[in-house]
Amino acid sequence: MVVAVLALQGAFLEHEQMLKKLGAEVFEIRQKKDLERPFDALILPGGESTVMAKLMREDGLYEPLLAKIQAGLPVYGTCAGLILLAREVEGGTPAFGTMNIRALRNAYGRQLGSFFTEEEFKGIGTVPMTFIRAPYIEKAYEDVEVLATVDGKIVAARQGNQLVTAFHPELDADLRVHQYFLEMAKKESR
Ligand SMILES: NC(=O)CC[C@H](N)C(=O)O
Repeated sequence: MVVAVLALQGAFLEHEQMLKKLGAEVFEIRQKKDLERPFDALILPGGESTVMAKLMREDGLYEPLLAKIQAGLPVYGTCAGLILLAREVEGGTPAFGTMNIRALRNAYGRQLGSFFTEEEFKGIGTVPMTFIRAPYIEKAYEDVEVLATVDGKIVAARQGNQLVTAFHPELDADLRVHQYFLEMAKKESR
């Protein structure tokens, strides 16, 4: 399994380390020519969604990545990555817009910008959840399966081959969410 990690900005290294621990082959997408290498799955990391969207457009990555996601490439977006995939973004502009969710940016306000909790993740069990100026999913529309909620807010969801979490499993030691993604990608890849 070859996993590409968008490495323009943000917490991409931590994802790479997790994926390698799980035995995946990993490489970084920084410029257009990196897309020449074939890959089975894509990670959109946490960071600043507005900056990532701008850099993707400037570097000619936006269109080809959108086409791949639309064609069914398994993709996992954490935090800013969730915002990049959302069809509607409150407090921001949709980027790929491929997932039928409404994301609320910086949803927890300034006071509670960052926090840690543990909650149930469907099919996995209780997982650690680190939130950093995180969004949550205000609305899940058609074909979206809710995988986790914290205090009634949706923080993880899946639609076909697209997985999103508002929290950062790459910042905790627990590998199970990444494992979940790799298994999902395995099933989706032909
Ligand atoms: N840790 C994160 O990825 C924060 C997301 C950031 N607040 C955004 O709007 O893009």
